[in-house]
Amino acid sequence: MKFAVIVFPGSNCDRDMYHAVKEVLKEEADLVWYQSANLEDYEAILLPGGFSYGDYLRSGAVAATSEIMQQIKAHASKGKPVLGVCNGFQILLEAGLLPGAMQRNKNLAFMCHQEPLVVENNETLFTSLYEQGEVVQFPIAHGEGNYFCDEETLEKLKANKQIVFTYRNNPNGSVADIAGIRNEEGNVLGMMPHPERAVEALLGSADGVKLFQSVVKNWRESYVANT
Ligand SMILES: NC(=O)CC[C@H](N)C(=O)O
Repeated sequence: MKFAVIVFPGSNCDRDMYHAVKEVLKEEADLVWYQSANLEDYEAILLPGGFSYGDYLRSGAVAATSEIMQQIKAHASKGKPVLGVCNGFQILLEAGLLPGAMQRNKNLAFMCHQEPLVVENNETLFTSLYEQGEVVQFPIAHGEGNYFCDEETLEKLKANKQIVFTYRNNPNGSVADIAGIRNEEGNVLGMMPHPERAVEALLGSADGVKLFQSVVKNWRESYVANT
């Protein structure tokens, strides 16, 4: 399976994402500079964390206007997997690929620590190897992780089971403790916690491996089914 890790000016978790896929999962991965990309040959697109364009205006707001987003939207419209982590999630929100928006953390401080999360939906291509309700430990590292959406959107997210991860001890004020959501079609996931930084016990948690393995499992099953 071939993953594209998109690199924007200011991305800083691209190498963690690359390491998780290439060195831990032993799958194909490329670091793809945002200006020089043809994404057609990739099965999955990963938008890493960081401070794209220095978080000017709002985190992810400028990167969301990049030309490459047209290719990412086309990739998503074909039902292919797109994972946005932290700044990547903010870019997906700003680009309209996921509903809602990010506000400053309620304590107005940058937070960087391990956080317990609850797997709210294990029926997605990103979470099929987790148990429903499983508690996992992923690190968070953000200043604008306070997810917001209006009441109508929240009801839709709940009804469609689009809430994939919640915080067990909400650190930033996110509505309904939301830590990660998927799109209605189920192939785009955005989350603030960093699964790519939880792929080796030495780093404090290996709970993130199953997320990437779930993506590969889904691809293998659908690829084999379609050949
Ligand atoms: N680790 C990250 O991706 C940080 C995202 C963004 N720069 C924020 O501080 O909220």
